[in-house]
Amino acid sequence: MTFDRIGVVGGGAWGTALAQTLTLAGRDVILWARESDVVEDINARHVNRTFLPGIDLDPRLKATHDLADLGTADAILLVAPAQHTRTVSATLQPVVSKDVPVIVCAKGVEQGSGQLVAQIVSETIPGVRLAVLSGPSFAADVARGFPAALTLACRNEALGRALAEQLGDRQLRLYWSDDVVGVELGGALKNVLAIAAGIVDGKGLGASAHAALVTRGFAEMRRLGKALGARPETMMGLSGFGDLVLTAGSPQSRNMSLGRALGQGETLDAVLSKRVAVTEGVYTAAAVARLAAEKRIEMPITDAVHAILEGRTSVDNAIADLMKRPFKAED
Ligand SMILES: NC(=O)c1ccc[n+]([C@@H]2O[C@H](COP(=O)([O-])OP(=O)(O)OC[C@H]3O[C@@H](n4cnc5c(N)ncnc54)[C@H](O)[C@@H]3O)[C@@H](O)[C@H]2O)c1
Ligand SMILES: O=P(O)(O)OC[C@H](O)CO
Repeated sequence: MTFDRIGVVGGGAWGTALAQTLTLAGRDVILWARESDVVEDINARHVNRTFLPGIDLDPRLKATHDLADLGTADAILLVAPAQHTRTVSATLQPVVSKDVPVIVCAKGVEQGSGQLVAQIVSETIPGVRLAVLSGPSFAADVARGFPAALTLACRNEALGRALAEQLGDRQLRLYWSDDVVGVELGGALKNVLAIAAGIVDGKGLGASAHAALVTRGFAEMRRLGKALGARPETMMGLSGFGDLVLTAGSPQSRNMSLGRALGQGETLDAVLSKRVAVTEGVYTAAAVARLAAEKRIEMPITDAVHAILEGRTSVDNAIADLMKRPFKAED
């Protein structure tokens, strides 16, 4: 198994950063972008001013508007946002030959179905060889060549190991795992909790409240993970705890910064109207709150974020409601 030619589906910040890293590592990379101006920007000017401004891209990186151009790839990275994965993946299906692995890089839960992205892809591309790449990684950091460590999960351990060894390099250290659900779930859930952490920050509630929020948020991640079959050590690893620490701890996160703005009194519509970037936690919150209710898993912070985003409660009331819950044994 060799993965020399890589197709990347999605010309947002993360797709572009991964494409850049793989190009610099010597891979032959072709990136599909939905927006023709992004394709032109990458091919003619070697930048992606829309989604990854301020970063020079390697001139060897080529972009296309035609998914069929990815037909000769040895592996495909799927980096469309979670709510658009079903459509993009269905369009990709005729292009993916049966041995070519598809590596899911998005982090989210689909609102309509409550499914994680890998589940959507296995439905839309039957028989696909699936892997998931997730962990603490801001696109701009990775595109600049700063060190990062992620987890690549695949049920076929030999394939997962081969992908990790060949797609990783000295800037991007990849660990492998066979816990696909666990790796995906951590990346999806932490986005919702990062919104909560941002709210705490925006309200100026202090570092103690922030630490309490992140710790109890992590308890929610572990609880839902257990119910869905994720391994506890996966939730403790890069794609779970690691990504929660990064995303809830830095306003560089779109989710954290959205929460911060809400905490400072901005409305959701006002925040979203100012950005082109996707804020996955906004959409995942509803899906996770519903899933938790169905499975009777207690996720009060996630529920509070969902209620705030839907306008069913105010930030102040949500905080008061969380704090007046009955005392209980720590779990
Ligand atoms: N940016 C990061 O630092 C980062 C890091 C790790 C993972 N991710 C994940 O990668 C995924 C993609 O995020 P991103 O940061 O690359 O995106 P982005 O916010 O930079 O850009 C938005 C993306 O959404 C796409 N898009 C918008 N409307 C669409 C539609 N109708 N159909 C299909 N695609 C549409 C755009 O083409 C663009 O690729 C998300 O799930 C995100 O959580 C992002
Ligand atoms: O900017 P965010 O909040 O979408 O987070 C980006 C990555 O998922 C961090 O690992």
